[in-house]
Amino acid sequence: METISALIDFHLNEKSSPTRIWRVSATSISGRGLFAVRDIQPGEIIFREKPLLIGPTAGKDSSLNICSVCYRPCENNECVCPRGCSLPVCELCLDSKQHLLECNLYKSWQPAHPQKVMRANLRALVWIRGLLLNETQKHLVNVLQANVDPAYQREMLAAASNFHNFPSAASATYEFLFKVVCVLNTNAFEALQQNENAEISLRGLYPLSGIMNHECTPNTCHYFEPGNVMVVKSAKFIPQGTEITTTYTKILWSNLSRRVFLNMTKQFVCSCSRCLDPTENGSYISALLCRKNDCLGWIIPQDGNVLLSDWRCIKCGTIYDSKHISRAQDFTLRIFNGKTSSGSVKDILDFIREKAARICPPTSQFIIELKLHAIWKMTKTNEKFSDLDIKDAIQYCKDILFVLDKLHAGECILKSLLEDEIRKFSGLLLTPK
Ligand SMILES: C[S@@+](CC[C@H](N)C(=O)[O-])C[C@H]1O[C@@H](n2cnc3c(N)ncnc32)[C@H](O)[C@@H]1O
Repeated sequence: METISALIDFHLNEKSSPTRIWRVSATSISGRGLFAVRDIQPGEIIFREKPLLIGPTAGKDSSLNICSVCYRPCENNECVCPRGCSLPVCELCLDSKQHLLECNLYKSWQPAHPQKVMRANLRALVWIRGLLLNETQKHLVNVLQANVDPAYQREMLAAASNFHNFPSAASATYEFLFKVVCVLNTNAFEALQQNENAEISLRGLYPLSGIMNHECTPNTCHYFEPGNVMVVKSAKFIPQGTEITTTYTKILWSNLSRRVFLNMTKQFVCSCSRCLDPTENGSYISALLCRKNDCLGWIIPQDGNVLLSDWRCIKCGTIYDSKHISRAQDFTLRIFNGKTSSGSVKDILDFIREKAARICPPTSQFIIELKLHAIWKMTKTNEKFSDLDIKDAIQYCKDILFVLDKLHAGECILKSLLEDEIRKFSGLLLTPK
């Protein structure tokens, strides 16, 4: 514990001080965790942290034309480095110290397609940057938790196959790189960088934030400041000695979605208080509709603590196995995703008004997420909306706030965004209530 605390002090470039409100300790959740050393009030900033490693997620084709140094979209669509390293770089960053180091490293491994930005190579940049850390920073990487998974191996092999001379599998360099891949996949956060016209998705290793264990409704929330600085804030009152937690999923995800995601990506089954309660604090966010003899009662997990629990209708008592629930959830998801991707705002509003409640309970994840989607879409278009539409949008904000409140989400980022939207929508009403 002392080693990791000292390495984190070094990374934060500060000494432990009496004003610090957290400490790293062993936890009953899993391994190490972060704890409050005094009572923390809702909305207090717990810490700010710069990334130890950061790089493009490179999830979409459009993200391949992002400069690998400043993460701004390149002026023209072709921004591959003219020196043949295969990395995208803008004119301003072409001669930067950082790019020259990375360019030389990539070229020493002989890219198979030197004039083309390859997605796997760009996605690999964040862990390849591990080689450019100093010894203390490498030590910090080495003491972070590193889960091992075949998918991480595939990520590494995909990048390696794009070089003629990638470090060989038996070398210490390869071994360290694989360690960084595992550490990243276990600990990284998605950091969104807001540019003028686009939001760029980055993968960042924030060692202190990475120590935070998961709770499905955590007691913190986070956002990013310029320079990809992560700010972790308390979402609710955290009594002295309590573990400080984050969420690795989204607060509004259903029980099954969270469990499958956590099991696949972080290799654990969550047993936080929300998971243990099949009603999820009375929010019923995971509930589906029972179709047996048109019962239309709500089906909820029978045992929140089991990964693939049976589910039970609270009206007629019918038991459904997890395969049935998975299929029902996929089917519902397809219907709602179809609306999200192709529907105009008006289509979505009509669907919510007329059809959605026949497919799942009004508090379900699907309806809540579609309402959220409708609200964001309404704020981003120049379309004019009737008072009826605007009043509905205000009601949707309130419905989501109600669910957040049931989940005990506290002062989370989504809550303040929704409260903002209610104010803005109310200002648009021609006939205020
Ligand atoms: C980012 S690390 C968290 C810090 C970690 N506990 C440590 O000692 O470094 C993520 C890993 O911690 C463990 N973990 C985090 N939250 C958990 C939870 N609620 N229940 C069980 N294990 C959890 C899992 O092994 C997960 O893959």
